[in-house]
Amino acid sequence: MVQKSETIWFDGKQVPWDEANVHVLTHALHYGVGVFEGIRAYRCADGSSAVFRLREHVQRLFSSAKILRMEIPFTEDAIFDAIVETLQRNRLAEGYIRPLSFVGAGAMGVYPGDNPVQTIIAVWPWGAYLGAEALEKGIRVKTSSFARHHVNAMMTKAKASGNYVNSVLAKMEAKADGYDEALMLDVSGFVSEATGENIFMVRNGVIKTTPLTSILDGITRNSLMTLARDLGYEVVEQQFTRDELYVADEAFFCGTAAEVTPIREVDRRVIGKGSAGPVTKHLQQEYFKAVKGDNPSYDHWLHRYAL
Ligand SMILES: Cc1[nH+]cc(COP(=O)(O)O)c(CN[C@@H](CCC(=O)O)C(=O)O)c1O
Repeated sequence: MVQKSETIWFDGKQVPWDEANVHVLTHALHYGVGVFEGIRAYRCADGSSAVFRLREHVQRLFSSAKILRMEIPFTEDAIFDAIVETLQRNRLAEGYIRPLSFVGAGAMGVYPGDNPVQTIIAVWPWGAYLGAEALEKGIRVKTSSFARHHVNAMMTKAKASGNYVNSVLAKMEAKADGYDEALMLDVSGFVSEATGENIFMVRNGVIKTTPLTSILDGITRNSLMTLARDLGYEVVEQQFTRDELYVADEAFFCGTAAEVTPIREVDRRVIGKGSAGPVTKHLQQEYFKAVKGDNPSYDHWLHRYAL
């Protein structure tokens, strides 16, 4: 259960958490036309708090809306400021931020017509997405029987609500079969991403990640590619197959919620030594230093705020 905060920003106003409701004939509830973001704020050593790559997340929210032909009736700056305001209003020094813009109630039927686009921003404390042990020991993964979206069926550069039915089906299957997460292949059978994360593998010293085809253009993925290259690693964006993953030295998922989560097993093949490898651990450490303001080289990624 989500730990409640006091208020949710709803179309420009802070409303009490339990009063942030919509009508059951809200178009997005029936047809999935909504766009959202997952953003984290971290407590920094100097006592301030910082939102990680807030500008990029807000830009992606508006890009997602553009792809879905939705007009969010606020400027990017207004949403940027509203996110900070909501963190401060709820006195959240560290936690998760969920902006969502969605097609509201009005006409029913597939065509959204001139139904209003509504926007909410909720914030709440959220620890390790896949469990505290996962960050340290790694997780067990199964290749999903569900393919990731065909790039001309669903728009995967949009973080669209409706895209996540595919993710939910894959996640439920993996959990029901006793695994922690699902690995999703694209319609051609190449490795795509997980239900809510991007994927990296390390083999013979080279760090490899899926090219931007069937996957969400992850901000954590982008940050880790920069961090890894700044640390002198070779990083390539290249298609790879499940069996190349099986024989990788290391592998990990990444995302705002998942942060950097090592993969210790895929389809009952132990990856490397079956625990977080040295490159994974190095990148995980550097990622947490960057998001918590402990590495001044990445201060431009942080929007600091005080409560
Ligand atoms: C499909 C997918 N792929 C990759 C990513 C990583 O993107 P980024 O956060 O920009 O690095 C996410 C974020 N998943 C968000 C939602 C998770 C949820 O369960 O809801 C998140 O990590 O907040 C995805 O949902």
